[in-house]
Amino acid sequence: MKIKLCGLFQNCDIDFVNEAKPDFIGFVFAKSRRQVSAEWAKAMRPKLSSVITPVGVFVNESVTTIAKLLNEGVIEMAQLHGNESEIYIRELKTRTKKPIIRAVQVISRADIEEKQDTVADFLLLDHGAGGTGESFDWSIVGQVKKPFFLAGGLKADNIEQAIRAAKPFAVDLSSGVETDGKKDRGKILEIVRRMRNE
Ligand SMILES: O=C(O)c1ccccc1N[C@@H]1O[C@H](COP(=O)(O)O)[C@@H](O)[C@H]1O
Repeated sequence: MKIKLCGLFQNCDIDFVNEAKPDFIGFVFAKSRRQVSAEWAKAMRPKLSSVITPVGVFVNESVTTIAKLLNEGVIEMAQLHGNESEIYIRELKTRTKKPIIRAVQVISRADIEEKQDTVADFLLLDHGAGGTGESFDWSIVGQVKKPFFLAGGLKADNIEQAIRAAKPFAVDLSSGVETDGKKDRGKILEIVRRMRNE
């Protein structure tokens, strides 16, 4: 099981993930209390362990901005968490060879069916707008054509149940590894250790 830890925004968060070594981390470039600037991400990128893949999280951002961050190597994957159309994703794919993740707000199984033929490389199934700390009903996931990240309110005490129910390619956590709105080193180390069955 792959693990992504999203919403790093403090310098110490880089130290926490370098110690834990999740497969992916996320920098949120969209408007959010976890929003980071391109300058900060650029400065943090060389400090990030080479075994961790950085993902940029965007909401209705310009294709040019995303392609620049990908092609400069600040991020290695782009997660589209807004209302980006298939035409938009096709355009982004003409500007970069790097993988694209399309987020889906899952209210019913129909939401997954509608998006699963996307030209994006991965889906990301989430409760809502992103970073809310709330979950959806994992039992409605069923078969999905694309490999998918499972997100939304995942934490130490529900993650095993979520994996059993939805069988994702990767799990994605943000609020669940925070305490008082900041990334928590202990929670980060614990969740990665659990996912690695150590
Ligand atoms: O984390 C954010 O602030 C955020 C803002 C805008 C779009 C997506 C965002 N995060 C994504 O939300 C899920 C995890 O959320 P949580 O565990 O429920 O807090 C994950 O995909 C993040 O990339």
